[in-house]
Amino acid sequence: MIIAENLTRVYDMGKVTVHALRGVSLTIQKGEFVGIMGASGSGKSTLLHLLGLLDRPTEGKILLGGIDVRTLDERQRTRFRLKRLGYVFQDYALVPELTVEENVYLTSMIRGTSKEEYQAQTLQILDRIGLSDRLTHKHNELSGGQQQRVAIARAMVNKPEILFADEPCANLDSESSRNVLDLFKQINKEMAQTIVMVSHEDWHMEYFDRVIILRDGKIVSDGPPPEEILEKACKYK
Ligand SMILES: Nc1ncnc2c1ncn2[C@@H]1O[C@H](COP(=O)(O)OP(=O)(O)OP(=O)(O)O)[C@@H](O)[C@H]1O
Repeated sequence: MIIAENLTRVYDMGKVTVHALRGVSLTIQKGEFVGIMGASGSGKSTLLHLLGLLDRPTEGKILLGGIDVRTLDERQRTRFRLKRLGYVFQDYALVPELTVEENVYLTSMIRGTSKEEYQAQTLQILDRIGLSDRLTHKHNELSGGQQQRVAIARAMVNKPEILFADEPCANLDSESSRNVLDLFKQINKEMAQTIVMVSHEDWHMEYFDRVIILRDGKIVSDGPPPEEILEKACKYK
């Protein structure tokens, strides 16, 4: 599903050059729920943005669904993002003037789906995500956790091949975080949704199939969550 080879990302800041990624290679299979973790500044968001076609590497190669994304021009990249990828950000990024229902079907509308189809898809996904009783609410009438669930519904409405989430629980308390992570896990298991999520909270690891840890722009560990995290999770659940 995702193959990245020797990715580097250098930010040229005039007098200072920041090496945000220093040769990252990885493969992510369809249906995996992968956490990207590491200390602040280790390159997590930079890596997510490169894999999600929100930024371009300085060097290196990315294949998404078998396509070498270097061959895509800007228009094709935009279409690829819209049709095949989904995103959830820490600040929810809902359009404040729109209702829950409108926020979710906006993506299908932009994509050019017919009105009947996007309305049906919206209702289906909101029902699945447990928000069908909030259709006409605006963002300020929802809790942070509910807003993030709407953002997840919006990202899922086009059935993306890969769902990218950048610190989706950063603004949530631990109970709302758990609800949101449970939802990601449910989507991952029931719909075989490939999910790549950036997080810096150790306890989130219990949700991931695989944890990639970055340090100073390099992968220092890649594998299943550590046993002690899983044991603790069983104890407190
Ligand atoms: N647009 C940018 N311009 C210049 N430097 C940047 C830019 N974006 C990130 N960096 C730098 O690249 C490095 C990696 O940043 P990145 O945001 O990927 O880290 P992170 O692990 O996601 O951090 P955090 O957990 O704090 O969000 C940092 O040193 C950061 O200051």
